[in-house]
Amino acid sequence: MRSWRDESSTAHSEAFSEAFSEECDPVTAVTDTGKTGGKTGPENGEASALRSAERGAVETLRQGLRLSPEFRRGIAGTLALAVLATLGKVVVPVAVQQVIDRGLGQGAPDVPFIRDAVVLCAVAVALTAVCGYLMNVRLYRSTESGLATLRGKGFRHVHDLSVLTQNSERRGGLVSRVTGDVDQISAFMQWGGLMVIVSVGQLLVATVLMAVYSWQLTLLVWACFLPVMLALPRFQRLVARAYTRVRERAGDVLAAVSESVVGSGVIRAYGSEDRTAERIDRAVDGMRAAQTRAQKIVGFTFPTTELVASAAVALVVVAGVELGVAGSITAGRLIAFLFLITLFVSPLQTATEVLNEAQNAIAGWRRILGVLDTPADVADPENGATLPRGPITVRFEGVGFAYPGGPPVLHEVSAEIAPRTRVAVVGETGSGKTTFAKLLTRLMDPTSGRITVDGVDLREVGFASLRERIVMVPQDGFLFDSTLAGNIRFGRPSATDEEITRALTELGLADWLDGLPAGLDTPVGQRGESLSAGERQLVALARAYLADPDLLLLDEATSAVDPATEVRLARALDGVTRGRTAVSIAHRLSTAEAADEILVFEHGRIVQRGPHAVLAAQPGVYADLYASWTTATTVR
Ligand SMILES: Nc1ncnc2c1ncn2[C@@H]1O[C@H](COP(=O)(O)OP(=O)(O)OP(=O)(O)O)[C@@H](O)[C@H]1O
Repeated sequence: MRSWRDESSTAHSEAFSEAFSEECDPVTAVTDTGKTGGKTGPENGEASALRSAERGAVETLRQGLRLSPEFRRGIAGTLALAVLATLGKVVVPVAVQQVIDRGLGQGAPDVPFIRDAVVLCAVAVALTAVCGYLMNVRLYRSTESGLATLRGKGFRHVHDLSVLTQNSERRGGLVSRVTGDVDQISAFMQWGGLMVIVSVGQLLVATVLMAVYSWQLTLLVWACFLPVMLALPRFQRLVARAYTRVRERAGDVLAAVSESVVGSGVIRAYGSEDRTAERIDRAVDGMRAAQTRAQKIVGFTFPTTELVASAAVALVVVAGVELGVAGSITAGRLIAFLFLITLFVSPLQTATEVLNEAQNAIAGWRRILGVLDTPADVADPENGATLPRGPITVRFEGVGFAYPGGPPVLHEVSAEIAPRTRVAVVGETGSGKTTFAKLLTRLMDPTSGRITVDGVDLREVGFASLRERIVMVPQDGFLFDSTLAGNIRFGRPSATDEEITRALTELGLADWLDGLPAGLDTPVGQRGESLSAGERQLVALARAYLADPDLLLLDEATSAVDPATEVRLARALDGVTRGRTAVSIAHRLSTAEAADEILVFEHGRIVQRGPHAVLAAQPGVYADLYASWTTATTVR
């Protein structure tokens, strides 16, 4: 049986995944080399979450169960075992009644009868235990397979969601839905769900048998417990509210702790250790108070039902003796009745817990259905076109784009990028450069106009072909907690160590590789923290080089690097873009200067285009940018 303590540990794990999943950011990790499809939709996650919140409890449960048919697999057998296990519980009271009334009856005890009754009783108890065990095994098996399906569906769908949805619904929230919320369901499915059935069954069986022995005493017992039963839902609401508070306080603690760990550098630099410690202390104390209050409320159920049970037993003894004297009940039946009261009470003692878990599970299902309901509408086209390998020509034809609910951020963008040209995209911050790149990698679709690659509409190209031919290197390429080779191999999983070394050599990075402590086997740490920002960029470039795309999109990092790394980066960039169509969102003068053509963005439009020498010589947006770059370079 689960205890209330499990509740607070679930609260911890939920809050933990909320607090830290922003850090882990698995979605960015995969979009790094453009291996997964971002999908955009007019309906965002909030709208679908709203819709799922409106779903009733029964409808939620029905849809949730339909999502994972494994939950229902073999349910008839499990229920049959549950019925047997429940029926087995009345064997002892019945045997006691029989032994007292018939075995010990009048005159000498009927030893053979008593012996047979005891043996039968022992066999029945053993069989009940076996049924209980088998029921649990079956239940865990079907629940775990159902949860595995749910987790799989959830994670796959989160990966399929558009970059827009991932922004609007916090990524941490999405991750916690497929971890914390599935755990909430698991608690109910593994124990609570069946407990509802077993408890109701136990109450019914006990009531029927008690009524067979004495309907008057049965009425007395019900009269004692009816107020408890009526108070249960209200009590359960109190408990649920108390645990919501515990969860919130646990979230505060983890947020305070995680922020202080992640931001420890800033905290030390500004000498704010005391303030940080105070904040953590306050959060911990808040959690202690919330836990204590919750335990106080929960601790109230058990003694209350115990008290009512004791009162009921006392009343039954008094009334039973009276009835016995009047000849309405035998001694055996009265004693068996007292046993049955215990059977009657235990479901009531667990009822609040079960109700609370049911409520949590329904809430969990609602949130998961909310994720799964969010449409992934940048879909991989059926029978999508496969593009032949070779340098790519890109055309933007009157492309417009607006983020959901926002104003247009790209207007009538038309441009042609010839094969094997290096194009630099420049513009003030917020002018639409990144949006342009995201549309080109089909992380989102244009709201108007179209984009073609080699004459084929991007929306008609199969994802496999698209991801093979177009790769984006984002500003801060995500590195996994693995070795250098493991991270570079992400570009081409089949690449051998020799091929990786050759790739690094071709990019002019052999000297850098030689200088690393364990060469290709050098661990890069979490998110690549053991490498410098510039070195992480080198890894991202090597990864893209190994992927060998025909169109490369580079979102140039803005961070300054040391002169030696700068030289290496320039060399690697040259190597990785040579011979292919390359579009760079340029933040450096050197990149713009080296480009065959520059596209200048202003307020979502291309306002100038041409080579550096021409644009720099005429007044306009580019000349202004050029001036600010040269000033910055001189100052540095
Ligand atoms: N996910 C989003 N949701 C809503 N609006 C967005 C989103 N991303 C960008 N925008 C808006 O779109 C406009 C263009 O942004 P974009 O990121 O394309 O500009 P940028 O030129 O790449 O800027 P920067 O150089 O700072 O990266 C901006 O006004 C920005 O606020």
